[in-house]
Amino acid sequence: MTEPLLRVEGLSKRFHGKDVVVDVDLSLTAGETLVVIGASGVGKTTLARLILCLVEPDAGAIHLDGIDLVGLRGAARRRHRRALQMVFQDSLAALNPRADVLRLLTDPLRVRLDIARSRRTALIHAVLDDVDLDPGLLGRPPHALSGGQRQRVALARALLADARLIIMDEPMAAQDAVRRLRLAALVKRLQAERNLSFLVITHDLETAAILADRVAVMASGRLVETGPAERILRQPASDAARHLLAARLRLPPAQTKGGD
Ligand SMILES: Nc1ncnc2c1ncn2[C@@H]1O[C@H](COP(=O)(O)OP(=O)(O)OP(=O)(O)O)[C@@H](O)[C@H]1O
Repeated sequence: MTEPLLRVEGLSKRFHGKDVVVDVDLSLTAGETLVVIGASGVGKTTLARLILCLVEPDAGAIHLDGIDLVGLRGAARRRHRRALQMVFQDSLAALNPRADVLRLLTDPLRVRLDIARSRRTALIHAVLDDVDLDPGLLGRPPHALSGGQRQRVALARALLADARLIIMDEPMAAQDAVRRLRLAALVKRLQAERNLSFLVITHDLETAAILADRVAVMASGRLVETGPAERILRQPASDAARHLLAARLRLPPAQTKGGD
């Protein structure tokens, strides 16, 4: 069997004596989207930050292409970790407010020794095309873009950094139905064209239904159920998944909220 792109084993983290991520195993193959779904506060963001090496685990391994990132330090870790990129929930806070789009897209290329300076402009324009952004936006700062455009700038940065796995935190929060479907189409196209993988974290069942190949349900720091999206969304086996589904059916969409 081929090695998955990402294989997480026994990942655990405590904060101030509280178990936040507990013995998590998960794997992701190239070209696949895994959605980790769970109510607010169950540890989804911490799991994402652990995988990105932004937080040191207390235990466990994070194999990327068969190499354990937890065992690497310094430049070696940074080099291997580059294949993992994050698109944050609030891309306005995550993007340098003083930089225009051109600068935001040039930054990830500065560290890429495989790209000659003379090729940067052509590459940026190719990626703008990939994510459906108008080159006319290159001179604008992040606050002069719409939320959807900022999200696509963040995605373009991840692509220019040579990401193979993109982690997205609540990518469809506060988006209308049309924007959700556009984002889903973009994710599917990037998967198909670049064999990219996505790890999406959300409390929102609709995001899971639209994006997921597989779903992992998180409750109290543990993954309690993992399987094909269709099966879990139709016939959940865990209480946590059943609660998410029941809450969704009880409330109109505007009030739907993952409680603790
Ligand atoms: N750096 C930290 N120090 C202390 N506690 C933390 C830290 N980061 C997270 N926590 C705690 O860990 C728990 C899980 O938080 P986390 O943000 O991972 O959950 P989540 O499922 O992503 O929630 P949400 O959907 O609301 O963002 C919370 O109780 C939070 O207060």
